[in-house]
Amino acid sequence: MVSPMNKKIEIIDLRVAYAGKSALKGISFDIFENEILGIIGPAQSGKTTLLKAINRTLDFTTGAEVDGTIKVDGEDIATVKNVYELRRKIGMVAPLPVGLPLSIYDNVAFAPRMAGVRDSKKLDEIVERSLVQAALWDEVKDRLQSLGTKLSGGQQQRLTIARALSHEPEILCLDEFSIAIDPVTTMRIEEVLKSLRSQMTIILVTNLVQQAKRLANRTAFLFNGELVELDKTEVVFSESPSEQKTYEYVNGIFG
Ligand SMILES: Nc1ncnc2c1ncn2[C@@H]1O[C@H](COP(=O)(O)OP(=O)(O)OP(=O)(O)O)[C@@H](O)[C@H]1O
Repeated sequence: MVSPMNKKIEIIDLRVAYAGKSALKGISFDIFENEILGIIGPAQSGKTTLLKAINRTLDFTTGAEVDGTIKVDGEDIATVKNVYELRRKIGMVAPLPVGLPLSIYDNVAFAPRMAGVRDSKKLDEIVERSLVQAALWDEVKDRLQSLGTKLSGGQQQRLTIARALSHEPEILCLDEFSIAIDPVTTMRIEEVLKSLRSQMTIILVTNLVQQAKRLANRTAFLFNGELVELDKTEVVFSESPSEQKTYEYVNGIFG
């Protein structure tokens, strides 16, 4: 018997506007534990806004108004007692590497230290685990004290992923992670994501529709702030998805 999938995130009639201008127009769907959910859509369709709503970093955007409900593990994120704990549960990887001007080691140890981890053995373990998970350990293990910013672009992006993994997130959100890296590194990180799926829920925002096709269990197509279609990836990329617009977008007819 197939076991039912557990809902990790529930999004219910989510609306976001910036200074009165609508960016998400009432979208509803669930995200399940241990799936990779691909989110595709042309520029300005609301993909990044959705990620920012989920980890409540929209709180920092002046003029952003959020309506509707997002639940993580059944709890409404608008009323969680500890928003820092919510953000620790959710790792976020931005389009461009955002390393701190610190050593490789200190970049990865930054969040655990902020969370109060002081024991050096424990920190060593976290740094090694995170770098191994991000497929960077072998390349940097002999120079952990050198500056993170001296790494290549692809290595810096993997360092960003290691930082996101350092606080053992249950949800990993990636926003166009491969925008500034070469195809070989992109493939390498894609392998990393496949292996992480068994340990966490992954939300993959991507402009590369083929990347969603390669990695995602299900794919959501956002257009102009609306959820046009969400289905198993093989359906979204088939000859006959539910919506003609989906077919046109994934086949490059517009976008
Ligand atoms: N901080 C902001 N202030 C005002 N408007 C914003 C802000 N952030 C996003 N928007 C607007 O909200 C809409 C959705 O933007 P968003 O960045 O979520 O889309 P996206 O699908 O991630 O686009 P892209 O692929 O270009 O990153 C756009 O019209 C954008 O201009």
